[in-house]
Amino acid sequence: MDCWRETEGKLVHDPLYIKAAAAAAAAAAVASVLSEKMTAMTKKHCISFPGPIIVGAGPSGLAVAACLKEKGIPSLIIERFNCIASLWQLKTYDRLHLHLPKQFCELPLMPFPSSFPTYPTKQQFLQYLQDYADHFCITPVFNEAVETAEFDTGLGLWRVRTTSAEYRCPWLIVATGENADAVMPHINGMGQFKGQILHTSAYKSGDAFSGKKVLVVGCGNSGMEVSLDLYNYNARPSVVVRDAVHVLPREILGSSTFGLSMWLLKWLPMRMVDQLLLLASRFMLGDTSRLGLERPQLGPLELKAKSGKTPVLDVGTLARIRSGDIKVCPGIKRLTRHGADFMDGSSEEFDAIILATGYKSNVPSWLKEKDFFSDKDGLPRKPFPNGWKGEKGLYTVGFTKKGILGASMDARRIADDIDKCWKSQGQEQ
Ligand SMILES: Cc1cc2nc3c(=O)[nH]c(=O)nc-3n(C[C@H](O)[C@H](O)[C@H](O)COP(=O)(O)OP(=O)(O)OC[C@H]3O[C@@H](n4cnc5c(N)ncnc54)[C@H](O)[C@@H]3O)c2cc1C
Ligand SMILES: NC(=O)C1=CN([C@@H]2O[C@H](COP(=O)(O)OP(=O)(O)OC[C@H]3O[C@@H](n4cnc5c(N)ncnc54)[C@H](OP(=O)(O)O)[C@@H]3O)[C@@H](O)[C@H]2O)C=CC1
Ligand SMILES: O=C(O)C(=O)Cc1c[nH]c2ccccc12
Repeated sequence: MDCWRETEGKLVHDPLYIKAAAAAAAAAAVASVLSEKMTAMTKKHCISFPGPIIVGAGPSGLAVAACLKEKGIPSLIIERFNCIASLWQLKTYDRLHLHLPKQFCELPLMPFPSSFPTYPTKQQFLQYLQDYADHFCITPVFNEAVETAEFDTGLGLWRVRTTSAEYRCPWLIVATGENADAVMPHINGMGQFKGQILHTSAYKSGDAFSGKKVLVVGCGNSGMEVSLDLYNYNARPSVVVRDAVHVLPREILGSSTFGLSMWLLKWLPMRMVDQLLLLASRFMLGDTSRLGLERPQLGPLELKAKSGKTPVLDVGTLARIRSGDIKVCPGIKRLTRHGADFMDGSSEEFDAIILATGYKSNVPSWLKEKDFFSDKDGLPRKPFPNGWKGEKGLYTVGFTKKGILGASMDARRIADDIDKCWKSQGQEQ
């Protein structure tokens, strides 16, 4: 890339030129990638990119691209679907809101509009992400899934193969998320059940289930909220609770439970904050074990930190469980033609089953570098805050088990780190 070499030369002589020159080079590089991509549509061929390649155009990928852009470093996002934030656009239900207050879900360098409510709707969050991408002129390559990525020691570059091309770049940033693929459990008798079975990632609203008996498998935030949605659409929902779960009020004394926890953690140890959360929950929600929702041994924040299991922030489901409008069922022994047999020996008929069984990372299926990510869960082996940087220019954003807030922290760190290398390379020439 001649235009690129020319820019690098200028960096050495005129540091003030860095941002403008790099931005121009970025535009040229992206234009070149796009034109080369047109050819790649007919024949898979090699495309060199001088900056980092980011896999995934979710909030994490956008955040890191913006932080790099601010430093004048061009990056290229490759996204398997045809839109940004595919998880939010394509795989979430209609009534979804952020369940943490907006200040904890902001991406770096651009706050939410002040007109947004504390808990923005899915549509508002998506609008913010689109405005964010527009503001930083982020234009991902869409409809290309990364199939393999490996470091070529001979070239000293990453080789990223997608469904239609091979890219080469000095840095690779994994931003495919903790929720890349739906977890579809195997349940005995699944093939026999005659009704519809769908995962929450394909559920939009309870409209289609009005009047029907629906079994929701799983009691994380998705299962609990989908159960409430079904009830609101006049369906008759039951939720499977096979293990212990923490349900917390979304707000305590007018403050968000999450915000309050973050504030208390500045002064008190995590276990003490957990005790306070449990005390407040007991006062506000009562003894959840009487409703079939036993609490885990570890407190909610400690459990989240150790296992990644997010506490349920109650948005009204518990009241419906208490009133008997949403039924709690034990673990499933097997599915039958028209319903389910449960672990306690009871049986019940259902018209449909919704699997609220969560998500998993897909990194082990495409990243050939095996040291950094665990094959078991597809998450970085090193826990937060050390999981963002691997070897040979490999980075990860959004695998902190800390939602969008964690992704924003990663994004800033990665951009700072690449910037050091970028500047030193520019000065070497
Ligand atoms: C229903 C739901 C609600 C949530 N609510 C909140 C909340 O309120 N607050 C919060 O902080 N967190 C929340 N989370 C956590 C969630 O992880 C973040 O909101 C956020 O979406 C994470 O962003 P990400 O970019 O890391 O991952 P994602 O949003 O999953 O984006 C990853 C992108 O990578 C793409 N991709 C995956 N594999 C490939 C591949 N091989 N090649 C190319 N592209 C690929 C995907 O298509 C996707 O667009 C929620 C999660 C869910 C499921
Ligand atoms: N409004 C918001 O902001 C929302 C945020 N989210 C977030 O999205 C992420 C994913 O949430 P979610 O989709 O709820 O997934 P989770 O992984 O949080 O929960 C999955 C649930 O499914 C259960 N489960 C898994 N397999 C089985 C099985 N074979 N039989 C019975 N139960 C099973 C798990 O039980 P067990 O614990 O026993 O394994 C668990 O209760 C979370 O981080 C969550 O906080 C989700 C919805 C709304
Ligand atoms: O919604 C999610 O899944 C999140 O990861 C956000 C989040 C991070 N830490 C938490 C602790 C309690 C509740 C939600 C979260």
